[in-house]
Amino acid sequence: MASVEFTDLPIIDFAKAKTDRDEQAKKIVSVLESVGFAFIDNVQGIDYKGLWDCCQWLFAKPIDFKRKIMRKHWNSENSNIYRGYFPVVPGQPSRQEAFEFARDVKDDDPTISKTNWFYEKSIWPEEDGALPFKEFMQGQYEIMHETCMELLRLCAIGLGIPEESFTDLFNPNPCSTFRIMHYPPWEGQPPEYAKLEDDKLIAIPEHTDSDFMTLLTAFHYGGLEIMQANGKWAAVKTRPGSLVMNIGDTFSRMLGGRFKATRHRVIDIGEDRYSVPFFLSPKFHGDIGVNFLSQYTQEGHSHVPERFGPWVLHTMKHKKKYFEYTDLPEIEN
Ligand SMILES: O=C(O)CCC(=O)C(=O)O
Ligand SMILES: [Fe+2]
Repeated sequence: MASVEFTDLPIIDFAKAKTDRDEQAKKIVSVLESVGFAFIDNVQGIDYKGLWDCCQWLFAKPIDFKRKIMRKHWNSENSNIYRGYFPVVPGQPSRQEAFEFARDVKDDDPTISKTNWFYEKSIWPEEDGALPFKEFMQGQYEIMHETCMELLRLCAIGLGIPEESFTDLFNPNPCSTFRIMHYPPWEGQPPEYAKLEDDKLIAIPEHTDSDFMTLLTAFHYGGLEIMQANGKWAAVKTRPGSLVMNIGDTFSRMLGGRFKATRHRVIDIGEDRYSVPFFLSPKFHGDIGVNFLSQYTQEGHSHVPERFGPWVLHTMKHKKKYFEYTDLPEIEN
């Protein structure tokens, strides 16, 4: 069996960013131009133990409990098509169950069409008093969101453009998703489609994220692998108490590929694995058009405005063809 290479990700330190913003700003730009992945240390307010407890609580519940919050794709009695729970799906190489929610928008927000399911109200599991699941997770969402805003301010400083150049894209109604995940190990004789090189098994096939920026809590688990510039996979070393940050296609494309949306995958670790990604996504009408920087630098090709919502929907349904999203309805405005 070939041995896998391990990689230490570069570290962006929020404690240092308070005193030496320029240094961390330069670092984040150089990281995103090369590896595309970093650890984020010393983020105030992230409660890793609380996130862990939420994973344990929800995923230990029986399937009948989870059915009540399943997306309509899997439970036709429910009306939620985008938010909620999805089960492990037999026949798929992606082996995970997950629960997803978002920040709810105001019912009477005139800028949001009632048929725009990106903004559907989140559905929540019934609580049993063991922990304040909804309240806690909503609080952590806001901390993840604010952490991303700070990272984007550092990116802007490092790129030499006004500090808030990116943050307006997420104000006031981001389409971000907060997800908690459980990867049960493959059992018995795994199917051929789950097999990788060196006797490894897939938990999530290789992909780039479609969003703007991802903040992952991976606890003490290995299993995450990233594609290096030399075309080889490297296993990301674990760093409990730190977030793993990477960027998605949306951000990379806006900057003409200058920032890298790095391919990654998750390997079955032979035991239950839990992780908690926060997928930062712009507001539906946010302008994510290419040549974004030319608005500030007056260099290169001119900026071509494009709305996030229609672009990402097309990408998910027709380009990446995520099986769980293929039946999502088109959105008219
Ligand atoms: O669980 C992980 O380590 C990574 C998950 C991931 O890449 C994703 O959900 O897009
Ligand atoms: Fe990913």
